[in-house]
Amino acid sequence: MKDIKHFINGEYVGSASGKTFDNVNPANGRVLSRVHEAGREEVNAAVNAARAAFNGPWGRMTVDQRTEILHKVADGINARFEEFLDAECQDTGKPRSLASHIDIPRGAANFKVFADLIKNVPAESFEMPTPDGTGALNYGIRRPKGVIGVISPWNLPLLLMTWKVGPALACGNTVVVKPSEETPTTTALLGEVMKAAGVPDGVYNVVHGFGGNSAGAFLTEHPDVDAFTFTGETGTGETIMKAAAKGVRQVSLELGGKNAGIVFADCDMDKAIEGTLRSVFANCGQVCLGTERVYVERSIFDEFVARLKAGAESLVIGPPDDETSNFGPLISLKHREKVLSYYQKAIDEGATVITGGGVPDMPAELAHGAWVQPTIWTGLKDDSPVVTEEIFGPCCHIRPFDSEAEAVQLANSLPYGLASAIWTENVTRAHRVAAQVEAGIVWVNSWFLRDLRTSFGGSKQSGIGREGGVHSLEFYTELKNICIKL
Ligand SMILES: O=C(O)C(=O)/C=C/C=C/O
Repeated sequence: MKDIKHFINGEYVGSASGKTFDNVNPANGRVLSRVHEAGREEVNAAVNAARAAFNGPWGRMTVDQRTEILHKVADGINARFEEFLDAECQDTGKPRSLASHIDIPRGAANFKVFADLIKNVPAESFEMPTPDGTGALNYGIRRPKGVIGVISPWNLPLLLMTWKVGPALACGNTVVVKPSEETPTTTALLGEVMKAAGVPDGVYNVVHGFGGNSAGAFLTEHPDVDAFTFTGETGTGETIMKAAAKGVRQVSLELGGKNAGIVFADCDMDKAIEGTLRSVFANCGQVCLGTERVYVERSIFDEFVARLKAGAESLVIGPPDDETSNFGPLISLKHREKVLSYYQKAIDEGATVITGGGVPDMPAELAHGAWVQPTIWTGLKDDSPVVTEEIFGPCCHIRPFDSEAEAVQLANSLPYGLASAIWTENVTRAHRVAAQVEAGIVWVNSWFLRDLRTSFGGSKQSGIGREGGVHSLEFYTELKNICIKL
Protein backbone atom coordinates (compact mmCIF):
# COMPACT_ATOMS: atom_id res chain seq x y z
CA MET A 1 0.00 0.00 0.00
CA LYS A 2 1.60 3.23 -1.13
CA ASP A 3 1.76 6.09 1.37
CA ILE A 4 1.06 9.62 0.12
CA LYS A 5 3.08 12.08 2.16
CA HIS A 6 3.32 15.85 2.36
CA PHE A 7 5.86 17.60 0.14
CA ILE A 8 7.60 20.22 2.27
CA ASN A 9 10.82 22.05 1.47
CA GLY A 10 11.58 19.64 -1.37
CA GLU A 11 11.13 16.47 0.68
CA TYR A 12 8.29 13.97 1.17
CA VAL A 13 7.52 13.87 4.89
CA GLY A 14 4.93 12.05 6.98
CA SER A 15 2.70 13.55 9.68
CA ALA A 16 4.20 13.76 13.16
CA SER A 17 0.87 12.48 14.49
CA GLY A 18 1.08 9.44 12.24
CA LYS A 19 -2.56 10.15 11.29
CA THR A 20 -3.53 8.88 7.83
CA PHE A 21 -6.74 8.44 5.83
CA ASP A 22 -7.65 6.19 2.91
CA ASN A 23 -7.62 7.34 -0.69
CA VAL A 24 -10.40 5.39 -2.42
CA ASN A 25 -10.91 4.61 -6.10
CA PRO A 26 -14.56 5.72 -6.66
CA ALA A 27 -15.02 3.31 -9.58
CA ASN A 28 -14.77 0.21 -7.38
CA GLY A 29 -14.48 1.40 -3.77
CA ARG A 30 -10.99 -0.10 -3.37
CA VAL A 31 -8.37 1.66 -1.20
CA LEU A 32 -5.58 2.98 -3.43
CA SER A 33 -3.25 4.43 -0.82
CA ARG A 34 -2.92 5.80 2.69
CA VAL A 35 -2.65 9.58 2.85
CA HIS A 36 -0.92 11.44 5.67
CA GLU A 37 -3.17 14.01 7.35
CA ALA A 38 -1.35 17.25 8.12
CA GLY A 39 -1.53 18.80 11.58
CA ARG A 40 -0.67 22.40 12.43
CA GLU A 41 2.97 21.26 12.70
CA GLU A 42 3.16 20.19 9.04
CA VAL A 43 1.23 23.24 7.80
CA ASN A 44 3.54 25.50 9.79
CA ALA A 45 6.62 23.78 8.33
CA ALA A 46 5.21 24.18 4.82
CA VAL A 47 4.45 27.89 5.27
CA ASN A 48 7.90 28.50 6.79
CA ALA A 49 9.53 26.66 3.87
CA ALA A 50 7.54 28.75 1.39
CA ARG A 51 8.54 31.96 3.17
CA ALA A 52 12.21 31.01 3.22
CA ALA A 53 12.14 30.13 -0.49
CA PHE A 54 10.38 33.39 -1.29
CA ASN A 55 13.09 35.32 0.56
CA GLY A 56 15.72 33.05 -0.93
CA PRO A 57 16.69 31.87 -4.43
CA TRP A 58 13.23 31.95 -6.02
CA GLY A 59 12.60 35.56 -5.02
CA ARG A 60 15.97 36.55 -6.49
CA MET A 61 15.54 34.77 -9.84
CA THR A 62 14.94 36.78 -12.99
CA VAL A 63 11.70 36.34 -14.93
CA ASP A 64 13.61 34.50 -17.66
CA GLN A 65 15.12 32.05 -15.15
CA ARG A 66 11.72 31.39 -13.53
CA THR A 67 9.88 30.94 -16.82
CA GLU A 68 12.54 28.57 -18.15
CA ILE A 69 12.04 26.39 -15.08
CA LEU A 70 8.23 26.51 -15.45
CA HIS A 71 8.51 25.29 -19.03
CA LYS A 72 10.59 22.39 -17.68
CA VAL A 73 7.82 21.63 -15.15
CA ALA A 74 5.31 21.41 -18.00
CA ASP A 75 7.70 19.23 -19.98
CA GLY A 76 8.19 17.08 -16.87
CA ILE A 77 4.46 16.44 -16.57
CA ASN A 78 4.25 15.53 -20.25
CA ALA A 79 7.26 13.23 -19.90
CA ARG A 80 5.38 11.33 -17.17
CA PHE A 81 1.98 11.70 -18.89
CA GLU A 82 0.87 8.09 -18.32
CA GLU A 83 1.75 8.21 -14.62
CA PHE A 84 -0.28 11.39 -14.15
CA LEU A 85 -3.10 9.93 -16.26
CA ASP A 86 -3.23 6.70 -14.25
CA ALA A 87 -3.13 8.61 -10.96
CA GLU A 88 -5.87 11.05 -11.95
CA CYS A 89 -8.15 8.30 -13.30
CA GLN A 90 -7.69 6.14 -10.21
CA ASP A 91 -8.36 9.03 -7.84
CA THR A 92 -11.46 10.22 -9.71
CA GLY A 93 -12.75 7.25 -11.73
CA LYS A 94 -13.03 9.56 -14.74
CA PRO A 95 -12.69 8.11 -18.24
CA ARG A 96 -9.14 8.00 -19.63
CA SER A 97 -10.50 9.58 -22.81
CA LEU A 98 -11.48 12.65 -20.77
CA ALA A 99 -8.40 12.93 -18.56
CA SER A 100 -6.00 12.35 -21.47
CA HIS A 101 -7.60 15.16 -23.48
CA ILE A 102 -8.44 17.67 -20.74
CA ASP A 103 -7.02 17.11 -17.28
CA ILE A 104 -3.39 16.19 -17.92
CA PRO A 105 -2.69 18.30 -21.05
CA ARG A 106 -4.19 21.40 -19.41
CA GLY A 107 -2.41 20.53 -16.16
CA ALA A 108 0.87 20.96 -18.05
CA ALA A 109 -0.23 23.78 -20.36
CA ASN A 110 -1.16 26.02 -17.44
CA PHE A 111 2.56 26.37 -16.61
CA LYS A 112 3.53 27.23 -20.20
CA VAL A 113 0.71 29.75 -20.70
CA PHE A 114 1.61 31.82 -17.66
CA ALA A 115 5.36 31.49 -18.12
CA ASP A 116 4.94 33.04 -21.59
CA LEU A 117 2.45 35.63 -20.38
CA ILE A 118 4.62 37.00 -17.56
CA LYS A 119 7.41 37.71 -20.07
CA ASN A 120 5.15 39.70 -22.38
CA VAL A 121 2.75 41.60 -20.16
CA PRO A 122 3.25 45.40 -20.54
CA ALA A 123 3.60 47.71 -17.56
CA GLU A 124 1.62 50.96 -17.35
CA SER A 125 3.16 54.47 -17.33
CA PHE A 126 1.73 58.01 -17.35
CA GLU A 127 3.46 61.34 -18.00
CA MET A 128 1.93 64.22 -16.10
CA PRO A 129 2.32 68.01 -16.24
CA THR A 130 3.37 69.82 -13.04
CA PRO A 131 2.82 73.49 -12.03
CA ASP A 132 6.55 74.23 -12.36
CA GLY A 133 6.45 72.97 -15.94
CA THR A 134 9.06 70.22 -15.55
CA GLY A 135 6.49 67.43 -15.42
CA ALA A 136 6.60 63.99 -13.79
CA LEU A 137 6.64 60.39 -14.94
CA ASN A 138 4.56 57.63 -13.34
CA TYR A 139 5.21 53.97 -13.98
CA GLY A 140 3.83 50.76 -12.48
CA ILE A 141 5.89 47.76 -11.46
CA ARG A 142 4.61 44.39 -10.29
CA ARG A 143 6.05 42.48 -7.36
CA PRO A 144 5.01 38.99 -6.19
CA LYS A 145 2.56 38.88 -3.28
CA GLY A 146 4.58 36.32 -1.28
CA VAL A 147 3.25 32.99 0.07
CA ILE A 148 -0.01 31.88 -1.56
CA GLY A 149 -2.36 29.30 -0.01
CA VAL A 150 -3.91 27.14 -2.75
CA ILE A 151 -6.94 24.97 -1.94
CA SER A 152 -7.84 22.89 -4.98
CA PRO A 153 -10.91 20.75 -5.72
CA TRP A 154 -11.47 17.07 -6.60
CA ASN A 155 -13.27 17.43 -9.93
CA LEU A 156 -10.32 18.45 -12.13
CA PRO A 157 -7.54 17.95 -9.59
CA LEU A 158 -4.34 18.58 -11.60
CA LEU A 159 -5.90 21.11 -14.01
CA LEU A 160 -7.44 23.30 -11.35
CA MET A 161 -4.41 23.12 -9.07
CA THR A 162 -1.90 24.17 -11.75
CA TRP A 163 -4.42 26.79 -13.01
CA LYS A 164 -3.44 28.50 -9.76
CA VAL A 165 0.11 27.29 -9.10
CA GLY A 166 1.24 28.16 -12.67
CA PRO A 167 0.55 31.90 -12.48
CA ALA A 168 1.45 32.06 -8.79
CA LEU A 169 4.97 30.76 -9.49
CA ALA A 170 5.29 32.68 -12.77
CA CYS A 171 4.77 35.87 -10.78
CA GLY A 172 7.51 34.88 -8.31
CA ASN A 173 5.36 33.71 -5.41
CA THR A 174 5.76 30.47 -3.48
CA VAL A 175 2.84 28.18 -2.63
CA VAL A 176 1.40 25.82 -0.06
CA VAL A 177 -1.18 23.59 -1.76
CA LYS A 178 -3.90 21.67 0.08
CA PRO A 179 -5.47 19.35 -2.50
CA SER A 180 -8.84 17.76 -1.88
CA GLU A 181 -8.69 14.72 0.40
CA GLU A 182 -10.49 12.86 -2.42
CA THR A 183 -7.72 13.39 -4.99
CA PRO A 184 -4.23 13.77 -3.49
CA THR A 185 -2.08 11.80 -5.92
CA THR A 186 -1.30 14.05 -8.90
CA THR A 187 -0.65 17.05 -6.63
CA ALA A 188 1.76 14.91 -4.60
CA LEU A 189 3.42 13.53 -7.75
CA LEU A 190 4.01 17.05 -9.07
CA GLY A 191 6.55 17.52 -6.25
CA GLU A 192 8.89 15.09 -7.99
CA VAL A 193 8.49 16.93 -11.29
CA MET A 194 9.11 20.30 -9.64
CA LYS A 195 12.32 19.04 -8.02
CA ALA A 196 13.57 17.50 -11.27
CA ALA A 197 12.84 20.74 -13.14
CA GLY A 198 15.02 22.72 -10.76
CA VAL A 199 12.32 24.47 -8.75
CA PRO A 200 14.14 25.41 -5.53
CA ASP A 201 13.05 23.61 -2.34
CA GLY A 202 10.19 25.34 -0.55
CA VAL A 203 8.69 26.99 -3.65
CA TYR A 204 6.06 24.26 -4.07
CA ASN A 205 4.73 22.62 -0.91
CA VAL A 206 1.83 20.18 -0.48
CA VAL A 207 -0.04 19.33 2.72
CA HIS A 208 -2.84 16.78 2.74
CA GLY A 209 -5.98 16.62 4.81
CA PHE A 210 -9.54 17.83 5.15
CA GLY A 211 -11.15 21.24 5.58
CA GLY A 212 -12.48 22.05 9.04
CA ASN A 213 -10.13 21.33 11.97
CA SER A 214 -7.62 19.91 9.52
CA ALA A 215 -5.06 21.03 6.94
CA GLY A 216 -7.43 23.38 5.10
CA ALA A 217 -8.37 25.31 8.23
CA PHE A 218 -4.78 25.32 9.57
CA LEU A 219 -3.62 26.81 6.26
CA THR A 220 -6.26 29.52 5.98
CA GLU A 221 -5.76 30.46 9.64
CA HIS A 222 -1.98 30.69 9.27
CA PRO A 223 -0.96 34.36 9.74
CA ASP A 224 2.09 34.11 7.45
CA VAL A 225 0.12 33.32 4.26
CA ASP A 226 -0.34 36.42 2.09
CA ALA A 227 -3.36 35.41 -0.03
CA PHE A 228 -5.61 32.45 -0.81
CA THR A 229 -7.03 31.01 -3.99
CA PHE A 230 -9.82 28.42 -3.89
CA THR A 231 -12.11 26.59 -6.29
CA GLY A 232 -15.03 24.70 -4.80
CA GLU A 233 -18.38 25.03 -3.06
CA THR A 234 -19.78 28.44 -2.14
CA GLY A 235 -20.12 27.52 1.56
CA THR A 236 -16.46 26.57 1.83
CA GLY A 237 -15.58 29.77 -0.02
CA GLU A 238 -17.35 31.78 2.69
CA THR A 239 -15.40 29.92 5.41
CA ILE A 240 -12.09 30.63 3.66
CA MET A 241 -13.02 34.28 3.18
CA LYS A 242 -13.73 34.64 6.90
CA ALA A 243 -10.36 33.11 7.82
CA ALA A 244 -8.55 35.27 5.25
CA ALA A 245 -10.15 38.41 6.64
CA LYS A 246 -7.99 38.07 9.78
CA GLY A 247 -4.83 39.83 8.66
CA VAL A 248 -6.65 41.31 5.64
CA ARG A 249 -5.56 38.68 3.06
CA GLN A 250 -6.93 38.78 -0.48
CA VAL A 251 -8.94 35.84 -1.82
CA SER A 252 -9.62 34.55 -5.32
CA LEU A 253 -12.71 32.34 -5.20
CA GLU A 254 -14.23 30.30 -8.04
CA LEU A 255 -17.31 28.83 -6.42
CA GLY A 256 -20.53 26.97 -7.10
CA GLY A 257 -23.05 27.54 -9.86
CA LYS A 258 -26.39 26.38 -11.19
CA ASN A 259 -25.61 27.19 -14.77
CA ALA A 260 -28.34 27.74 -17.36
CA GLY A 261 -28.35 26.59 -20.96
CA ILE A 262 -30.66 28.64 -23.20
CA VAL A 263 -31.74 26.96 -26.44
CA PHE A 264 -33.59 29.04 -29.02
CA ALA A 265 -35.69 27.59 -31.83
CA ASP A 266 -33.29 29.15 -34.35
CA CYS A 267 -30.36 27.11 -32.98
CA ASP A 268 -28.36 24.50 -34.86
CA MET A 269 -29.97 21.56 -33.09
CA ASP A 270 -27.08 19.16 -33.68
CA LYS A 271 -24.63 21.62 -32.07
CA ALA A 272 -27.05 22.39 -29.23
CA ILE A 273 -27.58 18.71 -28.42
CA GLU A 274 -23.87 17.84 -28.62
CA GLY A 275 -22.87 20.82 -26.52
CA THR A 276 -25.61 20.37 -23.94
CA LEU A 277 -24.85 16.67 -23.59
CA ARG A 278 -21.22 17.48 -22.78
CA SER A 279 -22.09 20.32 -20.46
CA VAL A 280 -24.55 18.18 -18.48
CA PHE A 281 -22.80 14.79 -18.42
CA ALA A 282 -19.03 15.34 -18.89
CA ASN A 283 -16.98 14.31 -15.85
CA CYS A 284 -20.19 12.76 -14.48
CA GLY A 285 -21.66 16.25 -14.23
CA GLN A 286 -18.89 17.31 -11.83
CA VAL A 287 -17.79 20.47 -13.60
CA CYS A 288 -18.43 23.89 -12.04
CA LEU A 289 -19.15 25.21 -15.53
CA GLY A 290 -21.64 22.46 -16.33
CA THR A 291 -25.32 22.93 -17.15
CA GLU A 292 -27.98 21.77 -14.67
CA ARG A 293 -30.84 23.96 -15.97
CA VAL A 294 -31.82 23.91 -19.64
CA TYR A 295 -34.37 26.40 -21.00
CA VAL A 296 -35.68 25.47 -24.46
CA GLU A 297 -37.96 27.51 -26.72
CA ARG A 298 -41.36 25.81 -26.67
CA SER A 299 -41.60 25.07 -30.41
CA ILE A 300 -38.56 22.76 -30.29
CA PHE A 301 -38.99 21.54 -26.69
CA ASP A 302 -40.28 18.03 -27.44
CA GLU A 303 -37.67 17.38 -30.14
CA PHE A 304 -34.87 18.70 -27.92
CA VAL A 305 -35.94 16.56 -24.93
CA ALA A 306 -36.19 13.44 -27.10
CA ARG A 307 -32.73 13.98 -28.62
CA LEU A 308 -31.06 14.79 -25.30
CA LYS A 309 -32.64 11.63 -23.84
CA ALA A 310 -31.25 9.58 -26.72
CA GLY A 311 -27.82 11.13 -26.20
CA ALA A 312 -27.85 10.45 -22.46
CA GLU A 313 -28.90 6.84 -23.04
CA SER A 314 -26.05 6.37 -25.52
CA LEU A 315 -23.39 7.18 -22.90
CA VAL A 316 -21.14 4.22 -22.06
CA ILE A 317 -21.00 3.84 -18.27
CA GLY A 318 -17.77 2.17 -17.11
CA PRO A 319 -14.41 2.38 -15.35
CA PRO A 320 -11.43 4.34 -16.70
CA ASP A 321 -9.54 1.22 -17.82
CA ASP A 322 -12.42 0.38 -20.17
CA GLU A 323 -11.37 2.44 -23.19
CA THR A 324 -14.96 2.55 -24.49
CA SER A 325 -16.42 4.17 -21.38
CA ASN A 326 -17.22 7.87 -21.58
CA PHE A 327 -19.18 8.15 -18.34
CA GLY A 328 -17.52 7.43 -14.99
CA PRO A 329 -18.65 7.43 -11.35
CA LEU A 330 -19.14 10.34 -8.98
CA ILE A 331 -16.17 11.18 -6.76
CA SER A 332 -17.38 9.28 -3.69
CA LEU A 333 -20.26 7.36 -2.12
CA LYS A 334 -20.82 10.40 0.13
CA HIS A 335 -21.28 12.67 -2.87
CA ARG A 336 -23.51 10.06 -4.48
CA GLU A 337 -25.78 10.23 -1.43
CA LYS A 338 -26.16 13.98 -2.05
CA VAL A 339 -26.88 13.50 -5.76
CA LEU A 340 -29.35 10.66 -5.12
CA SER A 341 -31.14 12.82 -2.53
CA TYR A 342 -31.94 15.24 -5.36
CA TYR A 343 -32.93 12.33 -7.60
CA GLN A 344 -35.41 11.33 -4.89
CA LYS A 345 -36.56 14.93 -4.35
CA ALA A 346 -37.39 15.22 -8.05
CA ILE A 347 -39.55 12.12 -7.86
CA ASP A 348 -41.21 13.31 -4.65
CA GLU A 349 -42.06 16.60 -6.36
CA GLY A 350 -43.64 14.83 -9.30
CA ALA A 351 -40.99 15.41 -11.94
CA THR A 352 -41.24 13.57 -15.22
CA VAL A 353 -38.11 11.40 -15.28
CA ILE A 354 -37.15 11.47 -18.95
CA THR A 355 -34.23 9.12 -18.35
CA GLY A 356 -32.18 7.79 -15.42
CA GLY A 357 -33.04 8.81 -11.88
CA GLY A 358 -31.25 6.03 -10.05
CA VAL A 359 -28.22 3.74 -9.85
CA PRO A 360 -27.15 1.63 -12.85
CA ASP A 361 -26.64 -2.13 -12.56
CA MET A 362 -22.86 -2.59 -12.49
CA PRO A 363 -20.81 -5.79 -12.65
CA ALA A 364 -19.72 -7.24 -9.30
CA GLU A 365 -16.21 -5.76 -9.40
CA LEU A 366 -17.72 -2.25 -9.73
CA ALA A 367 -20.68 -2.71 -7.40
CA HIS A 368 -18.98 -0.68 -4.64
CA GLY A 369 -18.33 2.30 -6.95
CA ALA A 370 -20.18 5.63 -6.74
CA TRP A 371 -22.21 5.03 -9.90
CA VAL A 372 -25.37 6.94 -10.82
CA GLN A 373 -27.46 7.10 -13.96
CA PRO A 374 -27.32 10.12 -16.26
CA THR A 375 -30.64 11.79 -15.57
CA ILE A 376 -33.02 14.27 -17.23
CA TRP A 377 -36.16 15.72 -15.70
CA THR A 378 -38.99 17.95 -16.88
CA GLY A 379 -42.09 19.30 -15.17
CA LEU A 380 -40.64 20.70 -11.93
CA LYS A 381 -41.54 24.12 -10.57
CA ASP A 382 -38.99 26.95 -10.97
CA ASP A 383 -38.52 27.11 -7.18
CA SER A 384 -37.85 23.40 -6.72
CA PRO A 385 -34.53 22.76 -4.91
CA VAL A 386 -33.67 20.44 -7.83
CA VAL A 387 -33.85 23.51 -10.11
CA THR A 388 -32.32 26.08 -7.74
CA GLU A 389 -29.58 24.25 -5.80
CA GLU A 390 -26.23 23.02 -7.16
CA ILE A 391 -26.34 19.20 -7.36
CA PHE A 392 -22.95 18.72 -9.06
CA GLY A 393 -24.05 15.52 -10.73
CA PRO A 394 -24.96 14.14 -14.19
CA CYS A 395 -28.44 15.59 -14.31
CA CYS A 396 -30.44 18.48 -15.68
CA HIS A 397 -33.96 19.86 -15.66
CA ILE A 398 -35.41 21.06 -18.97
CA ARG A 399 -38.12 23.73 -19.07
CA PRO A 400 -39.82 25.42 -22.03
CA PHE A 401 -39.91 29.20 -22.50
CA ASP A 402 -41.97 31.41 -24.82
CA SER A 403 -39.92 34.58 -25.19
CA GLU A 404 -36.33 35.79 -25.07
CA ALA A 405 -37.16 38.04 -22.12
CA GLU A 406 -38.59 35.07 -20.20
CA ALA A 407 -35.48 32.98 -20.95
CA VAL A 408 -33.17 35.71 -19.66
CA GLN A 409 -35.33 36.23 -16.57
CA LEU A 410 -35.25 32.50 -15.79
CA ALA A 411 -31.49 32.24 -16.36
CA ASN A 412 -30.87 35.20 -14.02
CA SER A 413 -33.33 34.07 -11.34
CA LEU A 414 -30.78 32.45 -8.99
CA PRO A 415 -28.07 33.91 -6.70
CA TYR A 416 -25.42 32.11 -8.79
CA GLY A 417 -23.65 33.61 -11.81
CA LEU A 418 -20.80 31.41 -13.03
CA ALA A 419 -21.41 30.23 -16.60
CA SER A 420 -24.06 29.95 -19.28
CA ALA A 421 -24.40 28.48 -22.77
CA ILE A 422 -26.63 30.09 -25.38
CA TRP A 423 -27.64 28.26 -28.56
CA THR A 424 -28.88 30.39 -31.46
CA GLU A 425 -27.81 31.00 -35.05
CA ASN A 426 -29.09 34.59 -34.83
CA VAL A 427 -25.92 36.62 -34.24
CA THR A 428 -27.74 39.72 -33.02
CA ARG A 429 -29.72 37.68 -30.52
CA ALA A 430 -26.54 35.93 -29.38
CA HIS A 431 -24.84 39.21 -28.50
CA ARG A 432 -28.01 40.67 -26.96
CA VAL A 433 -28.75 37.70 -24.71
CA ALA A 434 -25.10 37.07 -23.77
CA ALA A 435 -24.85 40.68 -22.57
CA GLN A 436 -27.91 40.25 -20.32
CA VAL A 437 -27.10 36.90 -18.73
CA GLU A 438 -25.62 37.42 -15.22
CA ALA A 439 -22.63 35.09 -15.46
CA GLY A 440 -18.86 35.49 -15.53
CA ILE A 441 -18.50 33.22 -18.56
CA VAL A 442 -21.00 32.95 -21.43
CA TRP A 443 -20.53 30.55 -24.32
CA VAL A 444 -22.49 30.92 -27.56
CA ASN A 445 -22.91 27.77 -29.68
CA SER A 446 -20.14 26.11 -27.68
CA TRP A 447 -19.21 24.96 -24.19
CA PHE A 448 -15.89 24.73 -22.34
CA LEU A 449 -14.06 26.31 -25.26
CA ARG A 450 -11.16 27.87 -23.36
CA ASP A 451 -8.71 30.61 -24.31
CA LEU A 452 -6.55 30.86 -21.19
CA ARG A 453 -5.93 34.57 -21.79
CA THR A 454 -9.59 35.40 -21.16
CA SER A 455 -11.14 36.34 -17.82
CA PHE A 456 -12.52 33.35 -15.92
CA GLY A 457 -14.64 33.50 -12.78
CA GLY A 458 -18.09 33.90 -11.31
CA SER A 459 -20.36 36.77 -10.30
CA LYS A 460 -22.90 36.87 -7.48
CA GLN A 461 -22.43 33.82 -5.17
CA SER A 462 -20.30 32.04 -7.77
CA GLY A 463 -17.12 33.75 -6.72
CA ILE A 464 -14.83 36.70 -6.32
CA GLY A 465 -12.13 37.77 -8.75
CA ARG A 466 -11.05 36.56 -12.14
CA GLU A 467 -8.39 34.07 -13.23
CA GLY A 468 -6.87 33.73 -16.67
CA GLY A 469 -4.42 35.88 -18.58
CA VAL A 470 -3.55 39.20 -16.98
CA HIS A 471 -6.39 38.68 -14.49
CA SER A 472 -4.33 36.01 -12.75
CA LEU A 473 -1.38 38.39 -12.69
CA GLU A 474 -3.56 41.00 -11.00
CA PHE A 475 -4.20 38.56 -8.17
CA TYR A 476 -0.70 37.08 -7.86
CA THR A 477 1.18 40.40 -7.85
CA GLU A 478 1.15 43.68 -5.98
CA LEU A 479 1.12 46.60 -8.43
CA LYS A 480 3.22 49.60 -7.29
CA ASN A 481 3.15 53.08 -8.87
CA ILE A 482 6.38 55.09 -8.85
CA CYS A 483 6.15 58.83 -9.57
CA ILE A 484 9.37 60.57 -10.63
CA LYS A 485 9.53 64.38 -10.59
CA LEU A 486 11.41 65.45 -13.75
O1 LIG B 1 -10.82 25.59 -17.84
C1 LIG B 1 -10.36 26.13 -16.85
O2 LIG B 1 -9.36 26.88 -16.88
C2 LIG B 1 -11.01 25.93 -15.57
O3 LIG B 1 -10.61 26.59 -14.63
C3 LIG B 1 -12.05 24.95 -15.44
C4 LIG B 1 -12.80 24.93 -14.30
C5 LIG B 1 -13.75 23.90 -14.09
C6 LIG B 1 -14.35 23.83 -12.90
O4 LIG B 1 -15.09 22.82 -12.52
